[in-house]
Amino acid sequence: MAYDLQLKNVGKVYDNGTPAVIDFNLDVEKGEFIAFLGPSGCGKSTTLRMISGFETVTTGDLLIRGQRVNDQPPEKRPTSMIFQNYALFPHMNVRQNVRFGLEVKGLPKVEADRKVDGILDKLGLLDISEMATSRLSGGQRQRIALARSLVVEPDILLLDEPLGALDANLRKSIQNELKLLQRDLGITFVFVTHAQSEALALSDRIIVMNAGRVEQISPPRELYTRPTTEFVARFIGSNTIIPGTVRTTEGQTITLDTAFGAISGTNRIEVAHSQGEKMSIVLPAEAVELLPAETDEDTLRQSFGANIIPCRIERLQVIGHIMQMLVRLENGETINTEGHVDKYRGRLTVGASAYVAWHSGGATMIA
Ligand SMILES: Nc1ncnc2c1ncn2[C@@H]1O[C@H](COP(=O)(O)OP(=O)(O)OP(=O)(O)O)[C@@H](O)[C@H]1O
Repeated sequence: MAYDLQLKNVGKVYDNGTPAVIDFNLDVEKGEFIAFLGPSGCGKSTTLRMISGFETVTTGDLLIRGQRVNDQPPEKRPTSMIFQNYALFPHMNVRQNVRFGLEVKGLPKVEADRKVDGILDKLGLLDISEMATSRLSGGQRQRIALARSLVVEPDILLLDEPLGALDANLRKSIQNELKLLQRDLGITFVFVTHAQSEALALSDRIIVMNAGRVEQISPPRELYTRPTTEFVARFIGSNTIIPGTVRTTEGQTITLDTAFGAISGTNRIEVAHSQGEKMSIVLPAEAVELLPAETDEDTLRQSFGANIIPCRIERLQVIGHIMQMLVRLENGETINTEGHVDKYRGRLTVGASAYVAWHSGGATMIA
């Protein structure tokens, strides 16, 4: 398999001794949309800057299309970078800003004009091509930054929080544009963000980082429903984590002894676990069902086995077609659950007793 981008045991220690990135491994296929997601200071930007060449690699190897590029300066790499503040030249108009990279490369005028016109057209900027960038809106400036990065026809586009400066509505519409553009161009995008909704909406795969290390690499849905570490379970989505010790293992299903009795979930990683070992069950909000206290207990057990916990309904909130529900368990802990409004409307009352229940397959075990 030929990869567009590979990081092999890549590490970065800054001169002041800060270990910003530790043993980072990743293979990216051509045309993938990859997001680095994590809290402030986890090493996302440092990793992106190492890929672009603006930061040196301390250990490991960085390969673009199979070529080791550790020692190549940014302008020699087939990458383009968009910064959060766009870094446009205020004294140049839109066309001059977009043209700049081609002039640096010494492209003949006719060819440069053709490429600039092509990308301005693609991004809907032809009408404002003679305007000064300082007079334009955030969304327009963002599009110019995009045009300037794409006009040099990079193999990989690197985007460092490119939508961070935009308001929520504009952000949403530019997200859609970005995704369509990426599909259309078929080039690899590597995107840095600390907004999980953005990463979940845009990416083919998300790399969750924590304190310089990779926590999990997964497609959005899998990350959401199958977190593999406690950090990811707390960082992504809305999960309840119930600790316990292993009672039995049957194939991929593990049953734990917990404060709520023997409850079970699915072990995603093929690692054997022995009786008595400490593990936790992660319950994504969407995997937990809420059932009125009147529900027949035999029916409940047939459907959910032992994965049933009595609770009291504390809050019901309808958002669009989703009912979000908050319940309190007997030990005082709360669980978030959600489901389609048609399933729940009229069946539940705030303050009433109920059960939360789940199928083992919807819950994930973490060690
Ligand atoms: N030039 C530098 N010199 C020394 N330490 C640095 C430098 N740049 C970043 N760091 C440190 O490296 C670590 C990772 O920083 P980095 O900017 O890559 O994180 P990040 O995940 O992109 O954070 P943010 O979302 O806030 O930009 C942090 O501890 C940061 O303080």
